[in-house]
Amino acid sequence: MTADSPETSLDAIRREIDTIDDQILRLLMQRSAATEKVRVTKAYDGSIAASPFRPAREAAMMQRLIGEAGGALAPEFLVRLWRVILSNSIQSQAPITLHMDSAFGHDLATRLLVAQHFCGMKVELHRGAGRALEALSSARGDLALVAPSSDWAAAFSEGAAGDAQVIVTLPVLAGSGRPQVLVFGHAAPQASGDDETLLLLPDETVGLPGLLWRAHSGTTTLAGVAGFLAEPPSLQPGARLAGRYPRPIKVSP
Ligand SMILES: C=C(O[C@@H]1C=C(C(=O)O)C=C[C@H]1O)C(=O)O
Repeated sequence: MTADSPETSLDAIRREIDTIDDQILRLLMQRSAATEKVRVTKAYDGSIAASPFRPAREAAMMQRLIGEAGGALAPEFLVRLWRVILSNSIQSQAPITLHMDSAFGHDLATRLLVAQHFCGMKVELHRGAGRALEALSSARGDLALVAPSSDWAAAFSEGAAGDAQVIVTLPVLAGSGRPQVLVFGHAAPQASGDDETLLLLPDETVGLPGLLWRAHSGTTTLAGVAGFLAEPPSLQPGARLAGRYPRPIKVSP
């Protein structure tokens, strides 16, 4: 075999890949040490009790990384990869259980979407979306996941979620135009730079400014509107604010 036969060059390329993998591994170890410092800071300022999860920071990071990749790596690939990293980082700061309505939790497409986003987090199933929301009162760092069109809104309006609100929606890459999963938690909402506000309206309001999508939960109208809205008075009369969260990331084709 000569020095530059295909097999030798394959060996050389594989050595290059091993070197790159070693670098990725070292960087992951460094990243993990940095997130431990974040945990200590959040424990010191007390915010870890509400949640280690910061959806706005994550959305801004993903926007930046997708932009940096400039199309050389598919956004779907980057999101999948970083979801493993971010989920591990969150769980290492404080363990989180996901609470879901059992009908929703048994839907295969939903479970795949949830597993891709919250990789490895424990799931607890409940009888009804209202019970899933109620679970957050005794475990403030946990998350409750509901289907937008399930019967959660009446329970939410009666206080089932306490002071928890929607802090992120799935999927995080823009697709169908309306969320498939609403994620409730106690992390303080922060603007990511491109955000959405979820309003609960007592009736069909025509001409809602910034309307992005509309759905129904029982007799309540849900409206996703553009922007990180303040609490009333800027809201429609009779409207309730149910959360503020990053808008799904738009990817140019
Ligand atoms: C590290 C942090 O905590 C979590 C993990 C993140 C990460 O690993 O980059 C980002 C946001 C948070 O969901 C943070 O708040 O910066």
